[in-house]
Amino acid sequence: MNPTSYDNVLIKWFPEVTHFCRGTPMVLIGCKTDLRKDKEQLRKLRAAQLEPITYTQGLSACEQIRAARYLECSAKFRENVEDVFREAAKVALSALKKAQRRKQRRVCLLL
Ligand SMILES: Nc1nc2c(ncn2[C@@H]2O[C@H](COP(=O)(O)OP(=O)(O)OP(=O)(O)O)[C@@H](O)[C@H]2O)c(=O)[nH]1
Repeated sequence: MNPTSYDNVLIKWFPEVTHFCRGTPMVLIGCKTDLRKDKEQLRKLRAAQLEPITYTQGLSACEQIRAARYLECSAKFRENVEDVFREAAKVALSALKKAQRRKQRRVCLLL
């Protein structure tokens, strides 16, 4: 929910992940959703003329980096954490199956 962490997705993490993990599907997670309602956090952000990152902004970053999913969670309140892992596993398994199918097709072509 933090604007600096959000900016880092595009500036820092996306280039790093695409460089070192080329072709690996990505899942973007908006963490600490509880902070959207945290008075102290809101006060600090507003003092810097900032606001917590919205779901729409998260989705927009997801589209920009072509991530497979955008999900949000709060580890502090255990909200959606299981969904995050479940969806990440689904995305990984689906990519694996796709790669295996491609490999099988290649074998057939060589024959
Ligand atoms: N309020 C809140 N705090 C959390 C949550 N999950 C982790 N934290 C706290 O966040 C801190 C860890 O932050 P970091 O992982 O270092 O960094 P970050 O906030 O993810 O920031 P970036 O590295 O810029 O992405 C610890 O103090 C955790 O206790 C959460 O769901 N809600």
